[in-house]
Amino acid sequence: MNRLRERLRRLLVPVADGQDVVPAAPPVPVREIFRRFWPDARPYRPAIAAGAVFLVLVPAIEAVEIWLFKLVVDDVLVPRDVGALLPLAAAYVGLTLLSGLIRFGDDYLATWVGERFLLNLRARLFAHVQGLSLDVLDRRRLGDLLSRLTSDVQAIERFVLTGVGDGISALARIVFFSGALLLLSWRLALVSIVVVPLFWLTARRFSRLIKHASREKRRRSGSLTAVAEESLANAALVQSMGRERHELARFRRENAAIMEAELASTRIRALFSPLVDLIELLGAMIVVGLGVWALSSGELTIGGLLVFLAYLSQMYGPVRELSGLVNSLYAASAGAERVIELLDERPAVVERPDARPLPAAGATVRGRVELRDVVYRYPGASRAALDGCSLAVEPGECVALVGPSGAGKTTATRLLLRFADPDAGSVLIDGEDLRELRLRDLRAQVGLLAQETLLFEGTVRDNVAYGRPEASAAEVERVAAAVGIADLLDARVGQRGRALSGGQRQRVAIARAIVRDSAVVVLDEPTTGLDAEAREAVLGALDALLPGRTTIVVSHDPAVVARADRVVELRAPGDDDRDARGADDDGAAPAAAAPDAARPAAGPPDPGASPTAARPTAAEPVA
Ligand SMILES: Nc1ncnc2c1ncn2[C@@H]1O[C@H](COP(=O)(O)OP(=O)(O)OP(=O)(O)O)[C@@H](O)[C@H]1O
Repeated sequence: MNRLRERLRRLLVPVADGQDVVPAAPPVPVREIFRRFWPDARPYRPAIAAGAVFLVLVPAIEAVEIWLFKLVVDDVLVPRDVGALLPLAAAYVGLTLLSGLIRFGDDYLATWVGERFLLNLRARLFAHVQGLSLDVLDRRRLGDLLSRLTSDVQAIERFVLTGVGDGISALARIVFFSGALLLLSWRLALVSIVVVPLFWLTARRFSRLIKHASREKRRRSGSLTAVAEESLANAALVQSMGRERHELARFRRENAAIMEAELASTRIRALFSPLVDLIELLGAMIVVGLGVWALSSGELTIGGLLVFLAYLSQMYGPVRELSGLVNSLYAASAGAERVIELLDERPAVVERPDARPLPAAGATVRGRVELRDVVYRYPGASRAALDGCSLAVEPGECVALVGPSGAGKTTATRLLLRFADPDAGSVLIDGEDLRELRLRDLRAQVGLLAQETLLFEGTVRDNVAYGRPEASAAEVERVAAAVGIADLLDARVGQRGRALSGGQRQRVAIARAIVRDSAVVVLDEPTTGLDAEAREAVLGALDALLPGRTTIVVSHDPAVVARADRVVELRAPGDDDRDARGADDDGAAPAAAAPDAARPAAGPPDPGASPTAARPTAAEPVA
């Protein structure tokens, strides 16, 4: 017996292979799922109410249509009276047209509401994901996020709207058809309803299995998109290393797990269906048996008995549907759980409700930035990336940040944009703690050129204007000319800018930063990985960017460092004799450039062009 049970379990429960690309989301009770997402459907209450009326009208018409059949048998066929057929036929035609119209209305309304619900919920989720801190996004698999944004959200629509609609429709059918059954013969009706609890009991036994298989399916589709996204995004690496077969095997493994879960669901359904069929048959047999008695005692006419059976089969359908609905609700809840898990993820950086604008009313941004005794440890990391780091950069000054790999240079640049908050100490701009300021304002004033050049598919022109869409075409062209990409403006950059060379990409990013015209720019290794010619072009572009703004540039390139007013060396935390503090004009710093001397002579964009930024020019660095 135990072996049989074990075999059955193995058939119906998809096995996990222990290799989790994406872990399962924590389970959430059904009531909680409704509580979380019903507010998204609330704006459509009038349409939902209208849809519910349609849903109730359709079975009402069906009940009348079946009743008409009784009249056809008893008033037309049995007495052989063709004359009575005409009004019945007219009623049939009228009802068919009416129900067609109502069905269309119901269908259209359901799609209208469902799609709007989906659109808003997806947008809400997308906005939430956008607001998550970078380290949270870095920890998640991109493909899995995409799967949650698309198919898992769809499961919630099925749960909250389609599921409720199906429930209303099934309930209305049960009410109308059992009403008609009671009207025809209440004694027979009561007997036939006795089997209904059997449907429920069977469904309850199956629902846990269905839920498990659905969870596995949803989780694995997240893994599948994650693996596909990762492999395709790194296609060059995969091809150059000849790892196509390995990647294909990873892709197949996730796909096979989905297939397993799908097959398990099919086996569950295959077992569930015949069981409920048997119960239905049992009910019908009881009625036919007792129908003989009802006919002979005159309780029912032959037409009455026929439509009784018709109503009965129409009523068992919705009862089955309702019990099946519980199962599909459980299946849909597996998607909802994954969306809820994502929605519950809190960004580490949150704007305070009383955040202040930058610049304050009537003031201008000077662009003095400071890290004051900053300690920062990445979530989950064993040691701090920055430990007591201090650094002040005066308005208009250009500081080169150097130091060994892992010293925390990139981390410092991330803190300056408030991608994360320090665990201790503070980061300031013009003496204001970044945590006190409105995020949008702060990021309007601090531009970033990340180590990896980030571009959107589109033309170079689109990418240059990305940070300030209202920039005029003339301005974009002027800046493009200054960084030497004027002839590229209408070229498409391709996926992630891959249609451009590394140097071109970097110059597009520099042009974008100039157009954005922030008071402070942070550059992370702007010339890394470029050949001599591309490097020269990027250095020329930098000469157009630096003047007139506070610049912090992470670089080991002597030519870049030479453009700085001051060189600051950052040392890895935990190095005892080498203090973690950034030491100004550190003697050990390589290639410390004489302030002023290396400042570019290239004409800066007019600082007065920015309504908010009034900064000292490069010619007058502030000590
Ligand atoms: N997302 C992250 N999660 C956990 N630890 C991280 C993360 N990013 C960086 N670190 C760790 O923080 C430390 C500082 O890294 P950071 O990238 O700031 O160094 P860096 O000075 O810019 O190095 P490089 O010159 O090699 O780019 C390193 O020990 C690194 O392993």
